[in-house]
Amino acid sequence: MGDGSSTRSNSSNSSSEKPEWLQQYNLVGKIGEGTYGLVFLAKTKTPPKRPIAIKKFKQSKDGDGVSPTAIREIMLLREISHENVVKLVNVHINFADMSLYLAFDYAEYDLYEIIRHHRDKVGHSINTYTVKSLLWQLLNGLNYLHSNWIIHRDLKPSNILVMGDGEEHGIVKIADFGLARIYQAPLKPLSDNGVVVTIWYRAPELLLGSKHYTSAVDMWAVGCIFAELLTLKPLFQGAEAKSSQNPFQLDQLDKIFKILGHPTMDKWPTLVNLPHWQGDVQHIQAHKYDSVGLHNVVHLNQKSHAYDLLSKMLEYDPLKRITASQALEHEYFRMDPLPGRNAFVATQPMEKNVSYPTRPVDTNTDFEGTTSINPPQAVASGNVAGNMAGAHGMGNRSMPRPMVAHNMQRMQPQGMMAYNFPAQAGLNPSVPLQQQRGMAQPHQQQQLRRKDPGMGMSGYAPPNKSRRL
Ligand SMILES: Nc1ncnc2c1ncn2[C@@H]1O[C@H](COP(=O)(O)OP(=O)(O)OP(=O)(O)O)[C@@H](O)[C@H]1O
Repeated sequence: MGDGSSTRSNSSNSSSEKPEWLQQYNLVGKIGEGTYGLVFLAKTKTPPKRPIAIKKFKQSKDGDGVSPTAIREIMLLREISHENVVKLVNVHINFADMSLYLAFDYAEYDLYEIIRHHRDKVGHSINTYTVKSLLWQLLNGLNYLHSNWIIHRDLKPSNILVMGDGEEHGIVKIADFGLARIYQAPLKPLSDNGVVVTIWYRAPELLLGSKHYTSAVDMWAVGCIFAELLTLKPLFQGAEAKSSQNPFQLDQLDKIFKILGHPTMDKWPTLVNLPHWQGDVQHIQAHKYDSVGLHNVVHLNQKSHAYDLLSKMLEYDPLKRITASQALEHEYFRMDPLPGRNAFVATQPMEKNVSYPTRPVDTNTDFEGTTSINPPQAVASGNVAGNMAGAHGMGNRSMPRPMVAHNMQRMQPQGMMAYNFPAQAGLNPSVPLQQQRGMAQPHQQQQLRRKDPGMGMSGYAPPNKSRRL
């Protein structure tokens, strides 16, 4: 670990053998399952034994595996370096079965769990300082990605990680950036693992059939996440249509229009060019929606800075939607409480600090996802069962996420104290965040653009085959 180099397995390796590259880790267990594979917690064997999240991508059913283009792009992702973007520390491609392992710095929390904890356990909203700090850092990381011509395309609460105890406590890390393009997500899950791809954070232009991704799709998702941080409920909770290859997500659009009102040519002149706007006259064009009003749903005063920022993120016309860089300059972030580097530690005496539960670890699953690596162990605390019950109730993160409660264990907090993260160009806690921006290094942007023009936004449309919108 540490050299960040990718490794190639011997072609003689069978898919069931543990690749040599993985032998530098002690596997702790499975921490999650997404659309494209499993996520494991491991620790480096050599001191300082730091935690690593290893994401194993499943082989697709049609066997198209990892293409050379995907591999090239993953290599580029290794060059991404920003405090608010999770660090990809290693890549392993097992050429025997074209399975892919990506090793990332481990983050103890994510927004999905933080929101769920407040909703189900804490019983009160997330304090303003924490919401503002989480949002500011999310925008800061996104601004960096966008200035490096990377569009995330699958932003949602479970992809927004927050660091646990240690030097980076309370720092937001955007995860899964760039992977959406490689795997055509959120359009084409690679296997039937029972996990549903969420459409709740999907921008209206995509729902209406736009083939072009711009960074504005990420800003729509940030707006949805901001609203969810405020209310603890997903803002537009549509039911996904799955019947055909390219389903028209009418229910999701319906949920959006009911809150924001019917989009008009006035507000969004290029609307008429979108395929589903043209194609579905009956439901989309002709139906007239009376807007409930966003302010009523998120319980914000229409004159507040928070409302102003949120409504600019949820602007229908992608060309008018606020950018990450503009959002960082918004008045909302200049008003007390100012955002901070540690989103969990409130500076105001009135704001309560909340302890969030650490990630449950399924110690009964190995890298293959099936074999027992440890004898099943008793649940350490009642919290775990409670936590898992909540997980089942909610389904997979954004939707169903099955895990077996009796095999789940929690990392001990003292274990987490031992983490020794490498120094990064970080924020100075004593300097207001607004003065610490500009971490997107121009020379690095140039490098990325030079190396792969495909990273440019214009070339950032997903491949055309087998897309599901
Ligand atoms: N670097 C990391 N550190 C800690 N946990 C992580 C890390 N990366 C991902 N996770 C967690 O692993 C779980 C599964 O992640 P994954 O990205 O595979 O799925 P997802 O985002 O929930 O869904 P989808 O696959 O549809 O995007 C999530 O709980 C996520 O927060």
